[in-house]
Amino acid sequence: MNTISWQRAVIKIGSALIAPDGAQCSARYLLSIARFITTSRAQGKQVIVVSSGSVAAGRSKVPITHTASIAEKQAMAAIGQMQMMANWQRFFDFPCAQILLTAEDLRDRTRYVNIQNTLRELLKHGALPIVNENDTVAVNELKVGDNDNLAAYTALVAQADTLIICSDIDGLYTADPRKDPTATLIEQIDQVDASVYALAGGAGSALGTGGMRTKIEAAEKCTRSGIQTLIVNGRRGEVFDALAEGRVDGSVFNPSQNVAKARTAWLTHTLKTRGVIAIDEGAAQALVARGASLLPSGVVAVTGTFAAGDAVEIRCQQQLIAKGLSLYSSNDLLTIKGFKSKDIAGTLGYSNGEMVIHRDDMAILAPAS
Ligand SMILES: Nc1ncnc2c1ncn2[C@@H]1O[C@H](COP(=O)(O)OP(=O)(O)O)[C@@H](O)[C@H]1O
Ligand SMILES: N[C@@H](CCC(=O)OP(=O)(O)O)C(=O)O
Repeated sequence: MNTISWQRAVIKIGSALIAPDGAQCSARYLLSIARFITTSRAQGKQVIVVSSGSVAAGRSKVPITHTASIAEKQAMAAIGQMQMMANWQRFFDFPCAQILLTAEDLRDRTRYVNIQNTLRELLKHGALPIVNENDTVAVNELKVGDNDNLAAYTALVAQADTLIICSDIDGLYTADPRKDPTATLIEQIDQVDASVYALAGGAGSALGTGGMRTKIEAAEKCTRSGIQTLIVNGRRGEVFDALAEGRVDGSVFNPSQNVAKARTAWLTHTLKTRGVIAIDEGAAQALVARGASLLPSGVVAVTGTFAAGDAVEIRCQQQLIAKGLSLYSSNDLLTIKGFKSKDIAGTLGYSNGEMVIHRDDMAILAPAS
């Protein structure tokens, strides 16, 4: 069995575990998962859930005999989402927090920043974020489309180090075991390439969306960014007892590099910067020597036009100090530069946080002196 360690995980739970009979929410499989979540939090780890099941849970409340139309599915989702959230909440004495997203929300920089800030705040306050696609507003073109990929995007926004996909099967097999009884479990995957995709078949039940293919897509997105990805069988309670001790009874997709390195490489090499934030010597010192976030009090000038969430250079007397993602637009930064953090909300009428650039969203490029 493979072993892992982790600090912040996104746990994705498929419809077949939430509403196993395709009728309503059930505690049958969630008890072990909920216990694992509670144990992990007690160990000081952070957990975000991506939960499917709104359509499956609402299905019986929109009784039809024909194939459901989009509007009928959306009605099922609207009813089922409430039941699914209530079902989760009864396992915990800390608050569950509902986050409904569409692909559009993840593409839009400002909304992306807001999602990230909300997740940070929820984790800070000990709540359990529970994410699902906003099925009632999203038509196909605006959808991520399946919760495996949604969970991968959530892991990226949340800067998780681990994605755990809980399915109705033990992991990735050499072929769909429902069709090929000779298929064997693959415990470790070091690289997601065409040969791995070739193993994947479609969904195993009428409840699932995407089957193994979307799980491999999720693993590819995550491992590229340093996030290890697991596929485990959410129907087997002992899987979670093992996981609580760091042992994986399932498949592990190993990351190509660690999270911090992948993020630094992405910030440094991939992102196109839209402007420059000039900072004073004190702020430069705080960033480079103390690993601090950039506060508005250290900002002396702003050039270029950028939106909240865009990448910018951070310079001190022309020297390039760092690259990072600004939490404020260039316009708003021009207003709050030099201000104390506590005055941001009063001045702008809103706040994206007390810092201009969060430490986690910054790659330092100047050598420490
Ligand atoms: N190579 C494979 N290894 C394991 N399962 C596979 C493979 N190819 C296809 N599958 C199917 O994928 C199913 C899991 O995906 P899905 O039905 O979408 O469930 P979920 O609701 O967990 O997302 C399995 O039950 C299995 O039938
Ligand atoms: N957003 C949908 C789930 C879509 C989905 O990907 O389902 P699944 O394959 O069971 O994880 C719902 O809540 O019904």
